[in-house]
Amino acid sequence: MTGLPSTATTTWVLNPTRCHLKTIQGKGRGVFGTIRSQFTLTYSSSSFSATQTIPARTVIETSPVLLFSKQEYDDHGRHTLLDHYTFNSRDGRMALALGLGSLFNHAENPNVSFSVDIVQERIVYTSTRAIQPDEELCIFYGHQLWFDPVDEDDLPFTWKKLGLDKEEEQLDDVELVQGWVVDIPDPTYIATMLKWLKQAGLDKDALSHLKRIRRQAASLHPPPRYVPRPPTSPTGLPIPRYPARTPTSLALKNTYWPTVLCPRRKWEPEPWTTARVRWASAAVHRLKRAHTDAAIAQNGELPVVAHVPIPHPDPTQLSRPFFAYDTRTSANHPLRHAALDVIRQIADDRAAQPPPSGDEAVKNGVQYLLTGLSLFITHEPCVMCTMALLHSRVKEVFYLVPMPRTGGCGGLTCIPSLKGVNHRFSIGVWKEDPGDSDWPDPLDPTIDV
Ligand SMILES: C[S@@+](CC[C@H](N)C(=O)[O-])C[C@H]1O[C@@H](n2cnc3c(N)ncnc32)[C@H](O)[C@@H]1O
Repeated sequence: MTGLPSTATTTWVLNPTRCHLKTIQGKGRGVFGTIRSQFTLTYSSSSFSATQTIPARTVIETSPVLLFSKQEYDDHGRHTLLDHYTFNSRDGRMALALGLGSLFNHAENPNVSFSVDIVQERIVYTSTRAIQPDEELCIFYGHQLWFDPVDEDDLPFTWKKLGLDKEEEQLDDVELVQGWVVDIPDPTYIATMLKWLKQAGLDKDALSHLKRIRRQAASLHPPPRYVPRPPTSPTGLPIPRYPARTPTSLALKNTYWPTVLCPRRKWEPEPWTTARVRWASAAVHRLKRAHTDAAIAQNGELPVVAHVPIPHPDPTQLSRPFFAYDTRTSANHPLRHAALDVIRQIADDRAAQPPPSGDEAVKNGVQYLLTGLSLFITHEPCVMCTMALLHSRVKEVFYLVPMPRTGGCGGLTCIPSLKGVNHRFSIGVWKEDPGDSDWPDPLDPTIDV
């Protein structure tokens, strides 16, 4: 295997206006309007110019299109993901935009208009007003949307940024781990080698962002006659720890080992629909009611309540909703925190169900306690509970009252954003309505909740 090339230059320009792509919570990828001057990336440095405003009536993008006949589209395309990406043309054909054209999201008040030019087989996108740097560029899809958009600003909670947004766009930022590689001089050994890796359990998820094979440049002087040679012994090699989030980062990572481009992180929140917002709001309503009951009963307990509702949109993952209260006083046990109590209840319930069967179940992690579930809790869980939630593979945690001095979900620290943790979950902080009389009281800030 070869080492790093000493010099190399790659230029990445998405389109002449130098728009770029970003992942937006709730929408997937979207196009953003930063105009950058063309930047040159070398393995040792990269340079960017200041961002600029895009003036009104600027042609932002011209995307070539693939045209599908109506018949072709009705019979095939309509039944696939393409249905979310195609434009109607006046003659009844469907146009699939290549380039950035398929990635503009929808807005009621768009800052970009488009026109489908069937003769030239292209779509031209033009700014309708001046667009500020880093503003999202959106078009209007029409009045009959097939999705149910909820703007991030309209969500009843705020996502905590996990602080993992470093895009590794400089060589020094690329995180590496030690991998093992073998040279396979004779390609007929490749299939056997891959099979063996699987059988030996070495084809791990942690490596799923890396291609298994890196081809060597062909030798200028092939051996005069074919001599089959077995693979060499493994040697250590630094390889990227994470997938590439941007094309720039991909170019850098590929110099270590062929890596995949994966703009969306697995643990990032999925798009939210109004139905899901209703489901979460109902869970918070139940949580607040349970908290009011707990506060009235008191009995010397901390009025902290945790609630795991039947999940949305897949209700089959849990037999019933769960509630747990802080019981450290009555149980005379310092670890009886509400979050730990609810984890234990669900563990008991899941243990009583028939065990998952087959490799698939194990692979998907269904044996973990809170896999696929969402926790709603009145106060931000402490570091210990957050760690337990992480080990339980919880999907997301929403809390009402932050605990800045003891919380593990962004207060004192943010456990799911630490390097090296083997699971991450999303964290939402519920927005307080000033007139809300059911809102839980703050607690002594030094208490571990
Ligand atoms: C043409 S694609 C746009 C690019 C897409 N975001 C992606 O990552 O591939 C259309 C899809 O984007 C999402 N989308 C577009 N506009 C949205 C909005 N305002 N709110 C939520 N989702 C949106 C919907 O899932 C829709 O099916």
